[in-house]
Amino acid sequence: MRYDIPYAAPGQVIGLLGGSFDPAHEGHAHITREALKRFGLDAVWWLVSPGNPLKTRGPAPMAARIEQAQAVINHPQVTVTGIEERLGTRYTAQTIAALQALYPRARFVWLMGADNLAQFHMWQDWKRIAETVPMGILARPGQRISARMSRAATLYAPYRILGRNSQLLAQAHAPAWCFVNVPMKDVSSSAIRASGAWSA
Ligand SMILES: Nc1ncnc2c1ncn2[C@@H]1O[C@H](COP(=O)(O)OP(=O)(O)OP(=O)(O)O)[C@@H](O)[C@H]1O
Ligand SMILES: O=C(O)c1ccc[n+]([C@@H]2O[C@H](COP(=O)([O-])O)[C@@H](O)[C@H]2O)c1
Repeated sequence: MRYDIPYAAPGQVIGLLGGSFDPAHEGHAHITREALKRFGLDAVWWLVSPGNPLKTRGPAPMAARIEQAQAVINHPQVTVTGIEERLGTRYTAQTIAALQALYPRARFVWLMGADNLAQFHMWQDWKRIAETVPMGILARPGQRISARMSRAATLYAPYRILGRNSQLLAQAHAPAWCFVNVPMKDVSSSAIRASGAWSA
C-alpha cells in the first residue's frame, strides 16, 4: 500500500502537500480542504516524507505515519502516499522533477504553510522549484508576516497572484505563487508530540 503509485488522469491538476506528518493533524486536513477550493485543484497528494532534510530528528516510521495520516484525512480527492521513498528522493526539487517525468500529462502545484515559505530559501534548488511549479501558500498562525517578508516572497514579488485571484494559480506559468489568508488552525505536530499523544 505504502509503495502504491497514485493515479493521475491526463490534465488533472494535483496539489502536492509535502510533510513529515509526524503525526498528521487537523491543520493539515484543513489547509488541504482550503487548497482544493481556493486553487480549484482536482486532487491533493500528501507526500509523507522519508525525512525532512533540514530536520535533524528522524521521524516516526513511514508506515505508521501513513496509516495515521490516512485516518486523519478521509477525503475522496486526497491521496496519502509514500512515493518519495519509492522514488528515492528527499529534496523537493528532485521529487518534483521525478513526478513530472512520471506524470508528464498532469499539472502539479506545490502547497505549503506560511512557515515553510519563510524558510524556503534554505531548501535545495529553491529557485528551481519556484520556477518549475506554481506554489500555493496557506496562512499559518504567527507566520504570515515572516512569510511575506521572506527572501522568496521578495524575489518573486512580481509573480505573486493576489489571494482574491487564487483560481488563476493552477493554470499560471511558473514562477507564480499565491498566498491565501484562510481561517487558521493553531495545531502542530510538535505540540502533539510534546503532549505525548503520538508515539509510533
Ligand atoms: N496548522 C497549520 N496551518 C497551516 N499550515 C500547516 C499547519 N500545520 C502544518 N502545515 C503545513 O503542512 C506542511 C507539512 O507540515 P508538517 O508535517 O511539518 O507539520 P507541522 O505541524 O509543521 O510539524 P512540526 O510541528 O513537527 O514542524 C507544511 O507545509 C506546513 O507548513
Ligand atoms: O528540498 C529541501 O531542501 C527541503 C527542505 C525542507 C523541507 N522540505 C520539504 O518540505 C515539506 C515540509 O516538511 P516538514 O518537515 O516541515 O513537514 C516536506 O515535503 C519536505 O521534504 C524540503
